[in-house]
Amino acid sequence: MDLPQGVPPAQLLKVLILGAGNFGSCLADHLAEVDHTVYIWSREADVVEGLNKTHRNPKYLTDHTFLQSITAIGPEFPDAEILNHVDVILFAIPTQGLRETLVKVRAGLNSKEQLPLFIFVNKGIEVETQELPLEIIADTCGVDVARVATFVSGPSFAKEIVRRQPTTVSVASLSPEHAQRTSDLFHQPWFRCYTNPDPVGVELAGALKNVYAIASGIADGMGYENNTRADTGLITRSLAEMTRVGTSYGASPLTFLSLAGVGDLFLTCSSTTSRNFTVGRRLGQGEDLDYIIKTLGSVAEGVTTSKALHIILEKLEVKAPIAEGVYAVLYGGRSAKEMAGELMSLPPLSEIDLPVHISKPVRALMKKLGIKEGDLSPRASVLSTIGPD
Ligand SMILES: NC(=O)C1=CN([C@@H]2O[C@H](COP(=O)(O)OP(=O)(O)OC[C@H]3O[C@@H](n4cnc5c(N)ncnc54)[C@H](O)[C@@H]3O)[C@@H](O)[C@H]2O)C=CC1
Ligand SMILES: O=C(CO)COP(=O)(O)O
Repeated sequence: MDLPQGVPPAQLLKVLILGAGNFGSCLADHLAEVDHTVYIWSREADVVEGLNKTHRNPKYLTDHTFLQSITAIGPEFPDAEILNHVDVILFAIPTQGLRETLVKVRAGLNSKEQLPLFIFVNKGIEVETQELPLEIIADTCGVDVARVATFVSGPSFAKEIVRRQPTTVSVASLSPEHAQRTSDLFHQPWFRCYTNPDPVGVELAGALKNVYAIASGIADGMGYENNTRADTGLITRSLAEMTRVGTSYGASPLTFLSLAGVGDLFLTCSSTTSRNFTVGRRLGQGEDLDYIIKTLGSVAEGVTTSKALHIILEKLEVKAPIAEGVYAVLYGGRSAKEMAGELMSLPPLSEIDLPVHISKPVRALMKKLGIKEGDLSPRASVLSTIGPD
């Protein structure tokens, strides 16, 4: 197969990637291909050694030979010299480790100078606080940093990007200028970027689709076929649930029809390449969760996000029976068969059921981040003026 050629960027940048798992390593190769200077940090000494000496990652994307220009650093956390040397810091570690990493980055950065561009590719919600990455960034680095942070999300398996399979993603930020800078950094003939002004929606979509991929995997593992799972019933109702949660956060419903929304939902709910789908599939086949996690070898964010989402749903008073079914199987001792029986026994419901108000916790979040209602989407703004508080 002829691989598409890289297009030289207008500006060559120095990029530090934090996390050398599947996605961090893949993006290192993607950026090094067009001559950006790429440093990648791993807390795993064997990964650092492998990338530097043999240009192979011994734990993730093990079949791929990485570009020799990539410099791996670690296992010690990058020092102030490197943190202040780079133009971009790309966070490619699971969401549960994001807060501690941001604290270390902030401590090492020289606050008097212009901060590097912060880019996030993780797809999850912090369990302890039920916060989205945007809020974690505001907590650890301040609202000004959160307002210019950018989030790359969408249907994008690392395994396929390194083989330059055509891929398309959403790039979201409250700052259009920073979204554009991030898009300029990544955009290539095999990796198209679309900017999006709704980071809350994009983050929620990316996090929630992982929970629904577990549901879809469970259905597949139980032997259910097409009507039930992929392309049809379960995925469509998952999209309705995601949109319901998202709009009660003030996100645009259109974001759930974007690459980060339905695009990633379809991808992750219909492929055994997905770790979240695989977790569900193995649960549906009767395996034990602890054993699945121990043997997966890589993160499945939906497992932890399910916990956070369970608490969020209660706080928002939003109904999401599929997500609650996944939570019950993961943490409530419910079998996959019981979950399926309960979902199919629900009374008939209206199909279009978006909420007509922004919930109180979301108003508090928007206030904290300095987001005005009209910033998010026209619909959210209109609804907030007519909906009950
Ligand atoms: N693999 C993929 O195709 C894609 C992954 N993502 C997202 O990117 C994020 C990272 O995923 P992967 O790279 O696939 O995961 P992975 O499991 O392959 O690698 C995770 C990396 O993060 C490191 N890590 C874990 N906890 C850490 C902590 N507390 N502090 C520092 N480092 C830590 C691990 O040592 C490892 O290097 C996840 O949120 C995932 O949902 C997004 C799009 C595609
Ligand atoms: O988010 C992904 C692709 O877009 C990767 O999905 P998994 O984390 O389920 O493997």
